[in-house]
Amino acid sequence: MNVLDKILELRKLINDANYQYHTLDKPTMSDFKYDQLMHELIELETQYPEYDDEGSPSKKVGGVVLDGFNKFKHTVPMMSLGNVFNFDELASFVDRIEKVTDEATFLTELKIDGLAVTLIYEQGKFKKAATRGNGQIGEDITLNAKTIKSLPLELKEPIDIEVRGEIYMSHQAFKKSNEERLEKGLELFANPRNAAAGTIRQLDTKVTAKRDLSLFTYAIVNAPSYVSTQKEVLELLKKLGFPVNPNDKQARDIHELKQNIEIYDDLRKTLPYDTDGVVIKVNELRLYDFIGTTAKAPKYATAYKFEAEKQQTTINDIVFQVGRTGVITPVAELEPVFISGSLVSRATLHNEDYIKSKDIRVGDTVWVHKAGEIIPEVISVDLDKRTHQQPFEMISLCPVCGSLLVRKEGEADYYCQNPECSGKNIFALIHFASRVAMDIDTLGEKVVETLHDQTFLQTIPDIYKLNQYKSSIMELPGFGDKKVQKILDAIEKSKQQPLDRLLFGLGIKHVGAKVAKTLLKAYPSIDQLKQATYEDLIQIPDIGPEIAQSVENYFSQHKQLEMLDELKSLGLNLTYHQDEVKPHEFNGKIFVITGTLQGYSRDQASALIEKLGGKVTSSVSAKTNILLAGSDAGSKLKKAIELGVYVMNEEEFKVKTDE
Ligand SMILES: NC(=O)c1ccc[n+]([C@@H]2O[C@H](COP(=O)([O-])OP(=O)(O)OC[C@H]3O[C@@H](n4cnc5c(N)ncnc54)[C@H](O)[C@@H]3O)[C@@H](O)[C@H]2O)c1
Ligand SMILES: [Zn+2]
Repeated sequence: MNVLDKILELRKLINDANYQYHTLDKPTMSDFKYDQLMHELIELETQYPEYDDEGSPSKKVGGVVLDGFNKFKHTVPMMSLGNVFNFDELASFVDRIEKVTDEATFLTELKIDGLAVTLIYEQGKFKKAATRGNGQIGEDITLNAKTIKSLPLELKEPIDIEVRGEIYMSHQAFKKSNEERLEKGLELFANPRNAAAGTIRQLDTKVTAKRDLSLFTYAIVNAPSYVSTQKEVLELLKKLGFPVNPNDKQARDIHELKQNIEIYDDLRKTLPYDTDGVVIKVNELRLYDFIGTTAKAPKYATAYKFEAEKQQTTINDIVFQVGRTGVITPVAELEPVFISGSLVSRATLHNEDYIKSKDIRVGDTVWVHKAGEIIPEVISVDLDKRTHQQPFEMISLCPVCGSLLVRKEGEADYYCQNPECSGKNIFALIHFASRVAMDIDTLGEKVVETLHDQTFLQTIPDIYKLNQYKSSIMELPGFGDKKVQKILDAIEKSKQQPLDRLLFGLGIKHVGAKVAKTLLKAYPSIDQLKQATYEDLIQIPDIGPEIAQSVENYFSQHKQLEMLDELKSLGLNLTYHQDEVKPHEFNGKIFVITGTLQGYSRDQASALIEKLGGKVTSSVSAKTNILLAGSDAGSKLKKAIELGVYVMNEEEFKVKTDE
């Protein structure tokens, strides 16, 4: 590729990433990767000035203005910051300043990972807030900003002032909003920064208010003349009643800067909010005009970006997961290691090309980090520690269903194309965990989906191995400590469910809740049932040829027998205790029926309920136990919900009356 093509390609990659990050609040690459691309671009543009271009993303602030918000023209442009990634680059920054002046000292502040805001006050009263946008024009977010509790609506002094700061979301608020999104089936925010950006640019102010954003301020536009340093800027902000991060430090030279950065790198791991670096600013404001700015960023300040924490460990095994689209993802099983505060025991290897390009092998010692600070990823192999590990070989058959894998033209991924493959199919897992089967109520559809997508959950036995990945799961957005513990407790409890529920949960064709019981009355353990032949089964009253055939088929498959053995060794109950026949759960319950049922007339449904010992009444009251609701249910449903009466749908009714 020639240089111009390379430059054009980098510009396109960066522009696309900007759009995903700034406009959609949904980044598609890590910040680290983005910064690398940007550095590469700037390097090439400096080396080949003939290809330099005013429109290059290296010359512009990355944001845009969303429709739905009023545009706000900044009085003084809101700029970006240059960045450095190591002490050498930091030393060059300091050198450049010392070339123009020998009077500069520095102030360091934590770089809060949120989004920039400008705040305008008149006579000490809050008037307007706006985002940075493209630096010249931002979005007017005044109403949403008012919902931020730490934003002062009235200052301690009645002055006219414009200040700048960062709106961010604390870890706690982030977990809470993602938990809510998970429950509502909404896509999760990737990280607190994107959650903050998505929240402040919400058209519905009520939603913004609920999500609990926070603020730190760090600059005054055209500071009054009696303020002469950045340190004094922060002090004035505090005095006026603005929230200011307390961790600023002074530094006289590169040595003190390094010391400060090392302190921050430890400190940041203990903070209840995300930081992505340290901002280093010349402390003396009078030097700013003199040192100057570029088109995009001031030259008197820069950001030292923290490296994502990485650790060494070994790869015990490489396993393969089937995604919902059939995509095959290789995953490294790791010797557990602590990274950024949690124990990591598996990490994605993406695909065959990724593994081969880094020559990753089972048994290797590798470096692991958390991409985007969330998802563990193997970054490189420590070749000095390699002994005689065998080169990696991609599998050719689906690890779940055994069908031939296909690599599509021009793609790095392999796919299982078997439409019946249970690896793709999370319905089997959802059914197994559902109320009518094993009743693991905290393992609902959305949770199963997320755990499957994150490769923790593939087969039924995986449910009972989730506790091994507890700390990794707790790191997932939306999975707080308490929530994960609840899920694991419910899973543990389900091991004691009666065997008929488990048999029904396996999803064997034609084996509903009632058939499961009938089968187990004749063969009261899995060990006995799996020995039964077609001829044996067909002898059981109520078991027809279709059921008998399906059951025999199921238990003749090696894979299923292995799975059942695994469930046994994981401690599940595989014996049926028939004497525990309890009265039907409808016994003594007061029902109301509403809406249109598909499979029953009202009379049929009432008769069934009464046969099982329940009673049917006509209006919903506090005494009602269960509302059986068909489609188009109206006021009775509303009342039942208000009174907290249990609402049963037709599907559950069918299963329960089938028992
Ligand atoms: N992952 C992606 O796809 C992707 C895409 C675009 C941008 N990005 C990220 O955004 C960065 C570029 O965005 P940028 O131009 O806003 O630069 P930046 O976020 O690196 O730095 C500038 C910003 O820092 C913030 N800041 C926080 N604390 C501060 C403090 N104490 N003092 C001063 N400023 C402070 C301000 O909001 C300021 O606008 C990239 O380096 C990358 O990390 C990522
Ligand atoms: Zn398959």
